[in-house]
Amino acid sequence: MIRAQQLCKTYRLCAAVKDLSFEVRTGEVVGLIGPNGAGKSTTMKMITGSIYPDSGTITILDHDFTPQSRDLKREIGYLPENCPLYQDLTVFESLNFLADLRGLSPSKRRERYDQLALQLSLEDVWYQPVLSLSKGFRQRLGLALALLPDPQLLILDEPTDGLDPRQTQEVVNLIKQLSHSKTILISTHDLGRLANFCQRVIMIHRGRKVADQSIAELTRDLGLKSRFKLSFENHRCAEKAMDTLRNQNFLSLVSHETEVTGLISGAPPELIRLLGQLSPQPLAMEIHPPHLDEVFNLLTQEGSKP
Ligand SMILES: Nc1ncnc2c1ncn2[C@@H]1O[C@H](COP(=O)(O)OP(=O)(O)OP(=O)(O)O)[C@@H](O)[C@H]1O
Repeated sequence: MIRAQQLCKTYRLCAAVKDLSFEVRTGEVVGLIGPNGAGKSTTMKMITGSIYPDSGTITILDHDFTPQSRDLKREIGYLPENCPLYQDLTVFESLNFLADLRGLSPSKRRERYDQLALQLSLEDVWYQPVLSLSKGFRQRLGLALALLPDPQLLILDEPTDGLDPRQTQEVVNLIKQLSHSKTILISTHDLGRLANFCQRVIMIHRGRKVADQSIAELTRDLGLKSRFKLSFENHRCAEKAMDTLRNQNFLSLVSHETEVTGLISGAPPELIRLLGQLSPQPLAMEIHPPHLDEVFNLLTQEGSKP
């Protein structure tokens, strides 16, 4: 769906993206993460044709993506960082302006306006000027503009940046909903909420790729630990589970009354498989996977793998 090969981009003396290759397959939701200045926005601008790479190639929907690829651009919905909007236009006028630019027919725009107003809950602010909208609604409008031509691909640059926790959750829910029908590449600093729901994360640091895996694979490869707590019917069952678990790769095993707590390398699916072998089975189990912050810190510290 998107294939970037050996992309390089230098601004004057600043090499923002260096030899970056990655793929986003049809139907995937992929997170692009990295510290400030890592090159995320530059990468997204190249993928959307806002700027062009100095070298390297981009393939979108199996076609070479070049400055002439007008039809391909229609398949890319782009929400840029700090989405620029015309402050004096209303929500309706903003969408209409873009519909004019995109050459959408009157019947197509009516259909899309109805769908977008509903999907993004924009009905109540439809005739309000942008300058009167909250940050959350501006972000919704930005998403509506990206979605207007009903593209196959969505490129979202820090879609929750600057939003309060409630607005953030609303935008995350919207993106989850969109992920059923779109292929999505999201750049984010929101490691807990947004990156964690991506099927895969591509981590870049100083313009280079340092990881491209699912969170589960990353945590396993880095040897990070998941914490778990099991609750049993009685103390005897908890002790029996302790005897079984001692023979496995669990660490820091502790039993207290009806509970057993411990640590294991790797991610929840592996842990659930191992715990599924317990007899008697626990009444309840809590699993806390390693936090993505730990992965991020490990991969972006000095001397980490290139
Ligand atoms: N137009 C520009 N002119 C010069 N340098 C630029 C320009 N745009 C970006 N840069 C530099 O390129 C590097 C990568 O920037 P980019 O915005 O792509 O990073 P980012 O990962 O998106 O950062 P952030 O998380 O802070 O948004 C940074 O060092 C930045 O200062």
